[in-house]
Parts: sequence; C-alpha cells; structure tokens
Amino acid sequence: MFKKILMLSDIESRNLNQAIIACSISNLSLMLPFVILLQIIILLIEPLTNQIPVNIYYLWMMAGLGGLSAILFLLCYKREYKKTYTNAFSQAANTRIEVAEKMRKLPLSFFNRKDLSELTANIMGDCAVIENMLSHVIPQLIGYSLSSFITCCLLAFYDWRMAGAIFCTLPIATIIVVVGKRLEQKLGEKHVQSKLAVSGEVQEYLEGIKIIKGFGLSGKKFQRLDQALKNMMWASIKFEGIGGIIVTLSTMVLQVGLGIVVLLGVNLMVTGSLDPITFIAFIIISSRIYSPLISVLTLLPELFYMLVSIDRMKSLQTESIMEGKDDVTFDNFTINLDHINFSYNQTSVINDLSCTIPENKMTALVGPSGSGKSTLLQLIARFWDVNSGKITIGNQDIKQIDPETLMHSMAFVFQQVVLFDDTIMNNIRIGKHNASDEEVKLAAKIARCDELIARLPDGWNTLIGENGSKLSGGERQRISIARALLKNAPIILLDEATASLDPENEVYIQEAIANLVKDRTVIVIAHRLKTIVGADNIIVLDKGLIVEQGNYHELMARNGLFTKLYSLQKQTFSITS
Ligand SMILES: Nc1ncnc2c1ncn2[C@@H]1O[C@H](COP(=O)(O)OP(=O)(O)OP(=O)(O)O)[C@@H](O)[C@H]1O
Repeated sequence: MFKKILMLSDIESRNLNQAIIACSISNLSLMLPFVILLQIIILLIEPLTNQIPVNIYYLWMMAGLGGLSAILFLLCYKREYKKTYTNAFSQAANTRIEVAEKMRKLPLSFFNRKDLSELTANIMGDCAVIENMLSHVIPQLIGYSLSSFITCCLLAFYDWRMAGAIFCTLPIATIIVVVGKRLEQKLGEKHVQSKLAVSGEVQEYLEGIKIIKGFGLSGKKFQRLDQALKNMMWASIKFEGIGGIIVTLSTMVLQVGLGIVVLLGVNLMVTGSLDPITFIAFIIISSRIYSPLISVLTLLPELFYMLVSIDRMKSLQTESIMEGKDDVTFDNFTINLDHINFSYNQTSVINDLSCTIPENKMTALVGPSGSGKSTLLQLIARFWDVNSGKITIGNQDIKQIDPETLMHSMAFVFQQVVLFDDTIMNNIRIGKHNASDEEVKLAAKIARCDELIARLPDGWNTLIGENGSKLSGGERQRISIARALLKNAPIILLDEATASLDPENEVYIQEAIANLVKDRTVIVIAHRLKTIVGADNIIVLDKGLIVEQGNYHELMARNGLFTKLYSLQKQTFSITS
C-alpha cells in the first residue's frame, strides 16, 4: 500500500517493510523485561502464599534473562535504527535527486506555471516531509500497531476478558482521530500554503532588496512579508491547536481503559475468577501497552498532514517531460522553421512562421520589443515545444531529439547571464567540462576577459560571488561569451549578447563574434542594429510574424519596418553619443 502512496521503488518498498518489521520486533522486545519482572514477582509471591522457600537459582536465571533481554533490545534497536533512519535518509536523498532530475527534463512551460518558491518547497520541504515520514512515522506507526496487536493476542491467552478491557477504548479513540482527519487536512493544507507564501515573500524580498532600498519600498514590501509571517503564525497555531485537542482527547479516552482494567480485575478477583498474580500482570502490561498506542494516535494526524506533501510530489512526478533520441548526428546545421505556432499559456506569440536559417551563415533577428525574437530563439533551442508546425535541424525534427543532446550542438549566450559563486576559471569551464586551463584562457582572451581577470585580486581563482555579484554587467556578459566560445558548438545563439557592453567592449566582442561566426550557424538578436549590418540574412519580426527578410542593403532599399527601426536608432545614438 505504502509503495503506491509514496511512489517507492521495489528496493525502497522492501527497505520500508524491513524497517516496519525491525520496529515491531524492537517494540516487542521492550515487553520482555515486563514478562521477566512478572515471573520474578510470581517467584517472590508464590513462596509467601504456599509456604515454600524462594527458588534462588530460578531467581538468578530470571535476572540473567533480564540482562539478556536488555542486550536483545539494544540489538533490535540497532537494526531498527539502520533500517529506518539510514534507509529513510538515503531514500530522501534519492527522491531529491529524482526531483532535480525531473525538473531538468521538464519543459519551460512547467516553470512558467509554477512559483519558484513552490518548487523550492517541493525539493526541500516535501522531500524532508517524506524523509520524516519514512524515518519517524510509518515504521513506528505500523510497528507499534503490530506489536500492540500481537501483545493483545498473547494476553488473550492468559485472560481474554482482561485483554478485551485493555483494548475496549481503542476503537473510540481511533474514531476521534479519524473524524478529526478532515479538519486536520484542511488546516494542514492552509498551513502548507501559508509556509509557501512566506518562503515566496522572503525570496522576493531578498532578491529585490536593491530595488526595495532604491525606491524606498522597505515599509510597503516589508508589510507584505510581515503579513505573510503573521498568517503563517495563525495557521500554525490553529493547526497545532486543533491537532493537540484531537490527540489529547483520543489519548484520554484510550487511557480510560486502564481504569476499566482495574475495575474489571477487582471485580473478577472478588468473584474468584481471576488470581492476584494475573491481575498484577495485566496492570503492569497495560501501563506499558498504552505508550505505543498513544504514539500511534499521535502519529496518525501527522500522517494525514504529510499526505498533502505526497500529493504535491505526485503531481510533480506525473508532469510529462521532454524526451527524444540521444544518439543524433546531424548531416548539416541548416535550421528550418515550417509553419510554426506558439503561445505562452493562451497568448499567441508566434503565428504560422516559416523560414530557413542557412548553415554557416549569420542570421539576425530584429523587431520591436515583444515581437517574439527571444521566444523564437528558445523554440530553436527546444526550451519550449511549438504548438504546431515543425522545427528541423539538418532535416531532423527537434521534437524527436533529447533536449540535452540537442544542446551539445548549440552554444547560447542569454540576455540574463547566469553565473555561479565559483572561480572565474570554473565559471567559463561550464562551456566545456573537460577543457584544459589553456583552452579556458584562450576563450577568455578572445572574449576580452583577460584584462578584467588580470585586475581581479586572485586572478583566475577569484570567487565572483552569487550570480557574479562582484562583476559589472558588461564583465558578466563577456564571461558568458567566453563560455560559448569554449563550447565551440556548430550553432551559436546570441540573445542580446552585446546589450550591456560599453561601446569600446562592443567593438572587441564584435571582433570575437566575427571569428566565431566562421563555419558556424549563428542566430543573433541585437538591439544595436549597426552590429548586424554585416549579417548574411536579417529576419524582421513583428507580432510573431516575419514582415521582412533579406540582407542589410535589401532591407534598407525596401524602406519598411527595418529602415524605420534603423533610422530611429541612428537618431537616438546620435543624440546620446
Ligand atoms: N515566459 C513568458 N510567459 C508569458 N509570456 C511571455 C513569456 N516570455 C515572453 N512572453 C511574452 O511573449 C511576447 C514575446 O516576447 P519575447 O521576449 O519573445 O519578445 P522579444 O522580441 O524578444 O522582446 P525584447 O526585444 O523586448 O526582448 C511578449 O509579449 C512577452 O510579454
């Protein structure tokens, strides 16, 4: 049952079963000292009533058995620990890796629908819940229930009436917990949502701290965070409060059973149908047997709460991933777009677009802001799948190619550069993991990074901070270009590669790109139209449609949208420069 609910593999399910068995045995082994104690009591009381001497030899044997039972418990506990905690932690680590792997394969449309904080909660929070469930809830819950059931059956052999008295309140206590389940689940859902809201607000607050300070939004933005924290506080209080009431009520009802055992026992002794030793035995055992049952009643609501996280994990697992062949060789790198349509959610962005991007040539995408240039580039890289139509590279439909395999043939320079809190050397090496230091340095030199690296305190080994926070925008861009140069892929996708460079650097980069373009299929988006004057083909987009196409001279002669955009920019730059 748990295999399906928790989406466990065969090995994980076997491990959980072993953990449950280990927990049951370890709990049963805890009963042994009570049985021995009972035997010792019998050994001491019987001689008093029957006027015979105490059997010292037997007494010592019982004491020895007591010692052995302690050792047995330790051994059982060691096995329980290994089977529950070690397995649970490795299972949770596997789940985290699986979730991260899954996310890597999901299309960007998935991330467009989801909140980043919700995804963080998925990886960290929900996996922690599953970890907790496997280590602290399920084995104990079932182990305690099983061992209590076995003890109940054993006690029934001694005296079924007293055994029945011990457990007679259990059904009512369980009903209280199960009836409270709906309320708890509802409050649990609210509790989870309030925690997600807090992590979202904290993330937004920290990410936007510069803007918040710059625009004096500290008060207003902090109010939202403050409110989210207060909501979480109330959600926690309600959830814990109601949960506490339900658990306390059910354990109180359960422990009424102890009173019933005493009352029934006394009654049966008076009528002579129960001997005092059995009575004492039941009193001792019932004081022990309630403790695992109380744990069961406490763990049950926890289990209900955890099912919320399981549902979220399940919905992530069932998301369809981008798949395709991973052994592809391209005959050529001509890219063909055949009547493609694409929309973000319901908003259409690319409309019945067809064109050919020739191999080993530079093709530029231009057009007004929002015309779909970046989207087109991302569709070619299969970050998204087209809604209809077909994109082929060397006559192979990219929908049939595994995105990671496809990426081997492409180097991308994004509009927003992503850098890691690592050395410059390692940040550039991301372009080619096995590149030698010399290769990295050469790529950096072509991308004009060498001067900037020489200025840094630790040179190549300088740590550049989270997302390269210690570098300027232009410097970050140059590093990402060095990465693309190092990758040396046959297709180069440049999204506003020169947007945040100063004019001097832009000239350097244009030279570097000119070297890169040789024998490569290059698609470039540049806001500065003068940088693509030399492009072999310029595709002019407007509202997701190709409105003009040709080289610079052909487009200027046409006197259409390109000429308009070009003249506008010329005016702007002559004013600003
Ligand atoms: N992730 C997204 N989710 C929803 N809509 C999006 C998303 N990305 C872009 N859009 C929308 O799609 C349209 C095209 O965007 P795109 O970024 O492709 O244009 P662009 O031509 O590259 O713009 P710019 O030159 O300003 O970068 C815009 O209307 C934009 O608002």
